[in-house]
Amino acid sequence: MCYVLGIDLGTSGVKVLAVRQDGEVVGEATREYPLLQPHLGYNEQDPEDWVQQTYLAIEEVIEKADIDVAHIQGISYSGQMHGLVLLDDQGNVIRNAILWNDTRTSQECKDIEEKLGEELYEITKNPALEGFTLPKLLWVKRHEPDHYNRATTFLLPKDYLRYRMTGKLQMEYSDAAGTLLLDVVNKQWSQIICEVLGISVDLCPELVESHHCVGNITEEAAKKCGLSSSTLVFAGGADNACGAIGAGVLSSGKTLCSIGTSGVMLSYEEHDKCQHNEAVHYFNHGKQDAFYVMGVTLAAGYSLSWFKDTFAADVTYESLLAKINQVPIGSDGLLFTPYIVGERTPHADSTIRGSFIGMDASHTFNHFTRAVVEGITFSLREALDILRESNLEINHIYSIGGGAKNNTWLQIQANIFDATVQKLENEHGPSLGAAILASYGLGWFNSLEESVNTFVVYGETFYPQRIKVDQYERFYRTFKRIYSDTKAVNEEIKTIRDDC
Ligand SMILES: Nc1ncnc2c1ncn2[C@@H]1O[C@H](COP(=O)(O)OP(=O)(O)O)[C@@H](O)[C@H]1O
Ligand SMILES: O=C(CO)[C@@H](O)[C@H](O)COP(=O)(O)O
Repeated sequence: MCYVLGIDLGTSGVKVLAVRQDGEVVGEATREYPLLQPHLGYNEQDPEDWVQQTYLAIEEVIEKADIDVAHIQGISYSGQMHGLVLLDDQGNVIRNAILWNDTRTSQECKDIEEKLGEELYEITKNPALEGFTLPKLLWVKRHEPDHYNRATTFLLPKDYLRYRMTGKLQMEYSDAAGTLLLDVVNKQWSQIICEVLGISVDLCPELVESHHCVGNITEEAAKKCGLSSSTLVFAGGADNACGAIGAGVLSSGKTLCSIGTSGVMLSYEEHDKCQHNEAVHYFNHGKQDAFYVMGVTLAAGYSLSWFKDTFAADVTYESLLAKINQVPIGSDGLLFTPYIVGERTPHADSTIRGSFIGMDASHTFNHFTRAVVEGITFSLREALDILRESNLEINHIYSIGGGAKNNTWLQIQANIFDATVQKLENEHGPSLGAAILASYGLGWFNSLEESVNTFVVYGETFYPQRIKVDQYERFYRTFKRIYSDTKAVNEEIKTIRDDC
């Protein structure tokens, strides 16, 4: 039997999945790496950590699954989007990667909007947001000119990992779409954006399709991770594109909810008409010439991991969430907004911060835990509402990511989204999408859809419960007011914090 590996370079860690040609998952391994937060609003990672932890995870999978490496025919990648990796002319990393959840670039976003006006949206189909790559590039140009002047190429996180394993400098469309430098519909780097903002187009790497074979693993990388240099390498996709592939979201109307570090509500789009609300993103899919619309909650799983690490570091997620069923819907009036690192959808705002509102002397630790879970889900419902407003009838949602591991939370999703929520038999997230891309690229299947039919097994479905849906609807209406009601207060707090 032959195998493929799917590698997901997430924010909290890397996951490597080994899948047999008949779709059986034969092994998986995860390795974590730190998030570096040197200043308020800064989020960075050391690309060397990604590479070393991936090598260790690959070794572990090979050992655990007891696979003959000669039978691993292909590998592919999925990765956290938007992160800026700058390389010099020797291919060395110039500075730590600046990640998708870093919000230092508000000024650069204003500059981009001012200089490009409506043209920005016409070309990229997206507004300038702090998380995207172009503002990061401009921030380095302004604040670290020595670093900028040494740069000859920029890459995104998983493209850097692939470069280290193949020696090839490339980027694929689904991730390039999140740079704000891509002409999304025409699938080419935008000369106009580069010219207007004074960026050399030579910094932008060659573009390829997600299922494109970029070559083999180098002898050096093969030695380090234990793979064979005859294994073929396929480009891969952005984590959300791969999450969608791994859940079979490959046709119109299919919708995905992913709760990883960030949270995403995403719907497939066949065409390139792009008539959506500007509050959601519009990106190229990992399926050739397809697209998706997506809203993002910046701190979804991250709100829960922050809460756990801060107040209950020694319990597991399972035991933390086991008790939320003891608390009624709406956490007895305790509401949480997950804006702990700012927000993207529907409020693109790097200054807003989270809140617990409605605290009462009767509330216990379990009320706070449930409020966090409900607040994250309410925030994703706001993105869902925008997708529904653009005439998408959404009544079935595939749920993936760390947040889909818990059945109580999946039922809460069904009630807050007022839709059936489908989990996958085994929650592998975007790494399964990456494995599917490799299997299709290798020619094992004639289409991504054929590969999905063999690789993806759906699990339990959670149905909306009418009375609870109605109760949640009332809390949700109040939740939606908290952003505007706390905006000015948070601006004041930021000013005071900056002055202190
Ligand atoms: N057993 C669990 N039940 C519910 N949520 C979980 C569980 N395990 C992890 N999570 C949540 O999932 C998040 C991590 O999801 P993951 O998809 O692995 O993230 P990423 O791809 O961003 O690294 C954590 O921040 C946590 O909030
Ligand atoms: O910024 C976005 C999408 O625009 C995030 O979704 C990142 O792609 C990070 O993903 P996770 O680590 O949360 O999976």
